[in-house]
Amino acid sequence: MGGAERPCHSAPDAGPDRRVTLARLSTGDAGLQRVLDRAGKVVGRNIPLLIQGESGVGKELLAQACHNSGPRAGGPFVALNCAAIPETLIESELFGYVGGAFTGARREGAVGRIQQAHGGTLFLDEIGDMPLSMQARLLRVLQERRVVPIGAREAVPVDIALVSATHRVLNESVKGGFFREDLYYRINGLTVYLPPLRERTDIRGLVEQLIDEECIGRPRDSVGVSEEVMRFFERYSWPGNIRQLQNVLRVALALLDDDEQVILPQHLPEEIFATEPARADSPPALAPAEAAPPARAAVSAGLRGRRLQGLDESLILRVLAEHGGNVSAAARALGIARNTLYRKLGRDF
Ligand SMILES: Nc1ncnc2c1ncn2[C@@H]1O[C@H](COP(=O)(O)OP(=O)(O)OP(=O)(O)O)[C@@H](O)[C@H]1O
Repeated sequence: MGGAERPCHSAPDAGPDRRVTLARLSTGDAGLQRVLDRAGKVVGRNIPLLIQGESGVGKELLAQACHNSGPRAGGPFVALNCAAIPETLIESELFGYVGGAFTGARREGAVGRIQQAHGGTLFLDEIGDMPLSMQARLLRVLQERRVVPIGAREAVPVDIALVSATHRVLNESVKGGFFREDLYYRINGLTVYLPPLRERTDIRGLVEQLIDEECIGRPRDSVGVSEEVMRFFERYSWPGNIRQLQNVLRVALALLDDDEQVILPQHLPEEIFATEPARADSPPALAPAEAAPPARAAVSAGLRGRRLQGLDESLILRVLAEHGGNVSAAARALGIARNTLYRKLGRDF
């Protein structure tokens, strides 16, 4: 933001500990609330959590919130993005190594992420991208609760809670031979699906929260967004989800003049105005969980018979997750043939 005196939206003072918790993630969307409630019930119970959802919906933040909301909050939260590190490094990153274990290894060795997470939570992001050879070793660690660093003779006991995330339909990866079935069952004690931003009904609360966060440490007064901007936000499809909204708000706040306190359309990037009228045609947001199981609610809201191209990836992923990855059940809920869904999965996922 511009000057140090830039006023910011008044935030509920969370005190010095601004760590994200399940309660703090709640901004009024029924679908999200259902996810938070379900996740909250398994925290601290040694049940592995698998988080599905598009990129930027807040999967890592949810993993952190689970950690901070449970009995391990005082322990470490260690994240590893399985898609971001080269296959050759995953092994040493995860398991660590003893000094001189391989050419180029550090003399003093290195503690792997699994051991670093001892007493806390290990978050494996994009677990669907983990190489098969690593999957076998990870499975052994999860079964035996012990890790053997590369080059070590002794196994080291580890006590970790496991949270994983992926944008892939993992049981399809299992069928395709890319993901081990036994590991799949190990990691998905409970699967939750984080809705994409375009399906959320709480964008106002989220905008407020994001502005508050951007303004931490700055003098606060009242920065908000105009009604017009809010309408654009509500219509836009947000392909980059919350990460994109966060960036848009960050830039808009930076563009405000010192005496401006309202984000206006002129502070937004062009793409926000390119609202496809398609939004009204796109699959409807799922009904609140308490009304009916979301998949069925979606079908009754008019999905049955819709052309497959009209079904977006997020809805398919959600319905699949809600049916435990069972393609037949998901196809029934979506009102399409099982083979059609298989074809769609094969082509797009
Ligand atoms: N409820 C929220 N309130 C404030 N910020 C949020 C919220 N949810 C997500 N964010 C922010 O949005 C960004 C994306 O979140 P996060 O990294 O958790 O998403 P992700 O689904 O794990 O993304 P990817 O799949 O690309 O790894 C982060 O900067 C995060 O801080």
